[in-house]
Formats: sequence, structure tokens, C-alpha cells
Amino acid sequence: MEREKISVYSEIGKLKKVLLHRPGREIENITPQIMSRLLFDDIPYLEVARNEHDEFANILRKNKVEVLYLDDLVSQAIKENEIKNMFIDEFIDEANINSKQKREAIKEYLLEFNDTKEMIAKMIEGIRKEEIKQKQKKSLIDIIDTEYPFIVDPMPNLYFTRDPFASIGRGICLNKMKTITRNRETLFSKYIFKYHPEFKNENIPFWYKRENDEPIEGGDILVLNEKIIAIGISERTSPDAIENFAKNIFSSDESFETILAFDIPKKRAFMHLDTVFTMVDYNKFTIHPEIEKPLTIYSINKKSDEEITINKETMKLEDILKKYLNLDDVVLIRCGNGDKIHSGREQWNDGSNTLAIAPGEVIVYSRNHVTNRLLEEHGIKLHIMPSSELSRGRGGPRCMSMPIIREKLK
Ligand SMILES: NC(=[NH2+])NCCC[C@H](N)C(=O)O
Repeated sequence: MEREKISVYSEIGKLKKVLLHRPGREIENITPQIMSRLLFDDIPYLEVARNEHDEFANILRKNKVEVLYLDDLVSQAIKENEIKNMFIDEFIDEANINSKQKREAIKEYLLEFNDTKEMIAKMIEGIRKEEIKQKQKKSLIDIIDTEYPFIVDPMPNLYFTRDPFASIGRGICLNKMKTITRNRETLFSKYIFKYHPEFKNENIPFWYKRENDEPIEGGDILVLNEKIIAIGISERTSPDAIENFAKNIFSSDESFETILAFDIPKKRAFMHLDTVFTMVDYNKFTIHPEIEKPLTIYSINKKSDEEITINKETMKLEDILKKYLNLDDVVLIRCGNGDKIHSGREQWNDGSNTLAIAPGEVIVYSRNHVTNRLLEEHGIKLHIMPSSELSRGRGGPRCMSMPIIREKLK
């Protein structure tokens, strides 16, 4: 039997294959002036961040998860010259470069890298003005100098592989991301799924297109089981995008029947649904206490191949989960144990952003010790990773991983 190349029908099924990005020199291009636009609140120390990330990958490998790295996949995807050229052109198109000369100079510079992985690392790292200055011919726009140091901005959020696309069923939701800085990341995903030898001839369905106008991000998408997908209506994901996605997936032969759109507060600390809610076992969830008040959800169901129905309900999270997942008993594990100070602090550092590698078994950040102790008390097996630097990017183990294959649940 031919194995599916992508297969994700739950949040907790045994993880078999996952995509990561090891943070690179892009982190060392974050400066206080640009960090908030780049969605960072602080500047991580790269060497330590990399060690932490390697430990994350080791935990995964020790648990028999195959770890794929983004730069490997992209470099294998763009092996042919024609594709590589297309990739560079599109990259430059989206890097906001306003003169023809500059565009040509950047292309020439990138093509000089003999090693494609080095070229990709450079694209992610960002390009400083002086790196290509000498080669530029002068037109007015090139001569007008500003203080701004980069000709191409760094992409420091790429280690949050959860967000630019999401594996759902046997297909992917190729996202349009809310911010310019992160939307550039989705180009890498596009080339992986369109041109990598492992995926290109597999008719991988795309449930969403990066060319669409409305944003949707992977951190908002949780595949609760083979029938139900939860999506946050958040700072980053719009109702129109959810509806468009729903229509696409419902018109396929996939098993999904219901999309639960959760209306969550539109604020930075809650940027994605997975910052306040993750699934850790069949009936256990980590949550931020703030979403325990009655929540408004919209359940979107398939009516026919083209039509959907939408129902609005205001209910407590616990009751929503009982109803839609057919559970008698739901356990909500509160980040920071519900204590005002601990829950705020630990949610800020992604205490409720766990990555399940099997039912009841999750990877967590060491720093969230209050939440971690509580998870253990609820019988969850923890794999604890170091967390002083990676957490400064406002994302945890779930954000830093995109499952490609999970074993189906019985
Ligand atoms: N799935 C997630 N919660 N991802 C977190 C991403 C953090 C990143 N700095 C951003 O603001 O986009």
C-alpha cells in the first residue's frame, strides 16, 4: 500500500514525521529598531537558541520521529535551474525592493552562492545594503541613502514552522499570513509542496492559496480528530479565510465534517488559538484560564459539495468539547494552575503551547514549571526542553513544529 506523503487526522496521534527550522543568522539581524515589526519582543542569543533547538530535535528523534529541516527540503525542491530562478525571482518580488538595479544586483548576488543551502540561509538571514553596494549601478532611488541597514529584511520567525502552512488530512492549507514579514515565509512552503520530489507528483490538495486576500495562520488550526477541525478567529485569522477553507475541504473526499471557529480575543499574547489551547490527550487540553468564560463558536458544517451551514453558539469550552468530540468527561489543565500571576507569565512563555508526540505525551518548555507540574499531576508524560532563548520569539514547542505524518488514532 502506498503511504500518504502527508497524513494528519489528529493533534495527538503518534508523531512520525515533522518539519522544523533550526534558527540561523537571521536571529542575529534582529535589532531593537525593527524587532516589533518582525514580531519579536526581545533578541534571542543565537548560540543558546540553537542548542535548545537541537535538544528539541533530539527529543523528537529519540522518540522515533523523523525530523525534516526546511532548508534541506527547499534546497532539494529548487535543484533544477529553472525552478531555482523562479524561486529567487518570486523571493525578490516579495522582499519589497523598489528598483530594477537593486533587484538585478540581488539576484546576481544570490546566484553566486554555489551551495544552494547557503543561498537559502542568506535569503532567510537578510541582506545588508553594503553586501551588494559596490555592484550597484546608480539610479536616483539607489543613491538616496537611508539609515535602514537592510536591502532584504531577515525572516526570524521561520523557526515557527507551525504557521506558514498547516498539514490537514492528506493536504495542506498554504496560508496567506497577516503580516508582510511572515507572509514571505509561505513562499518556502509553496516550493516544498509544488516542487520537492517527495511531494510534487502526489496530487497534494491545497485547501487554501497563499494568493488569497484573507489571512489564516497555522497556529490557529487544530485538527481535533478525523471529523473536527478547530480554527481560531484571531488577530491573525479572518472569518472569510475560514469559510473559504471550509468550502474547499468539504468539497473533497476527506473525512472532516465540522469546523469549529473559536472567537478568541484579538491581542498579541493570544495571537493564535494554540497559544491558549492545545490538546494533550483524548480528553485533556491545556488552556489559558481566560478562555474559560463562555466562548462564542461558530460550527460550520457541510450541507452539499458547494454549500455550508453556520451555527452560532455561546458555551463554555468544556461543554463545546464534550458536545463536539463526544466525550463524557473533559479535563482542562489551566496554564499556571489558574493563579493570576503564574498563568499570565507562563502563557506569555507558551505554557499552554505543548506539542503532543503521542496521546498523553507532550514536549514542553522547562521554564513553565507550574503548568508542567500540573500536567504531570494529570498523568501526562512530559519531555522537557530548555527554553530560555527560543521562547523570546513568543512561540512554544507546538509553534516550532509542523507535523507531516501522525499515526491515525484507533
Ligand atoms: N503558532 C504560534 N503560536 N506561533 C507563534 C509565532 C510567534 C511569532 N513571533 C509571531 O508573532 O508570529
